[in-house]
Amino acid sequence: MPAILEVTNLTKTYPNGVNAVKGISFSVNKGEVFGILGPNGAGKTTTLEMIEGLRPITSGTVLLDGIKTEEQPYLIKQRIGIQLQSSAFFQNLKLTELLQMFADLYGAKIDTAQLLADVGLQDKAGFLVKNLSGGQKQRFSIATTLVNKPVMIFLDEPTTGLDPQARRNLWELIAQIKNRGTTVILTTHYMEEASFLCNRVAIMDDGRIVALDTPDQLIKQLLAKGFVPHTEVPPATLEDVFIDLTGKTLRD
Ligand SMILES: Nc1ncnc2c1ncn2[C@@H]1O[C@H](COP(=O)(O)OP(=O)(O)OP(=O)(O)O)[C@@H](O)[C@H]1O
Repeated sequence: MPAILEVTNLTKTYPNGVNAVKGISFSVNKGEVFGILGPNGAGKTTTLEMIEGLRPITSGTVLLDGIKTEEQPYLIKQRIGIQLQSSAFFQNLKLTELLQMFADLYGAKIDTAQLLADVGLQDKAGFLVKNLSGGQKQRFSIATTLVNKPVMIFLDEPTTGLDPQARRNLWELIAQIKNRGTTVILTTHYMEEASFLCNRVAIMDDGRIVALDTPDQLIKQLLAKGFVPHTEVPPATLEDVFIDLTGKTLRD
């Protein structure tokens, strides 16, 4: 698959001297879900924001869909979708009004009803964002990333704070977006989420990429090093118990 994003020797030094990103290189293939994993402070958000053209690059290059982010930040923003936190939305506009506002910003024509249906919010068109549940807010913010029919969307910790039902529901939504041909780059602290969704993951630590491969290959490499699990892996997890007892139905 051809690369849609090529990041080369990317670095970021903040004005306070923090070297948040220390010369990373990777590429993302068209149509894949690519995950960036890493502990708090590893540099994931800084990396995403430089790729998105929201944060100045200290050095290195980002080539997205053939465009250099630094040279044409406005053109880049027309081609990508960036998930905002729901607190960033005007609280007194209805979902349809907010989607229309985003579409107007891009000069895009949208079918708001279809877009809301795509993220399972067809019944909430007249709602205000503040009256949505956590899972609904996340689904709505993903809908806003799609108004300009982007080639690639960026999701920064899309399921943080959601209950297991809402998290799994969001996984299905992200998988559907991928199946429609949109490339997805996401960050997450949930390894199960990365295993389920990501074709490949980059693991960042202290501003560097320490591993990059498919989840299966990374696990194989660990086992080849003689890894011995600390405890026996149970055939079911507490999350499986939770889902078994409370069902898969969304509560929001
Ligand atoms: N605006 C800023 N000014 C100075 N330092 C910053 C700024 N933003 C982030 N940093 C620092 O850069 C480093 C990387 O932060 P970043 O938010 O990119 O990490 P992250 O991997 O996304 O972390 P998390 O998982 O907690 O979201 C951290 O040491 C952070 O304190």
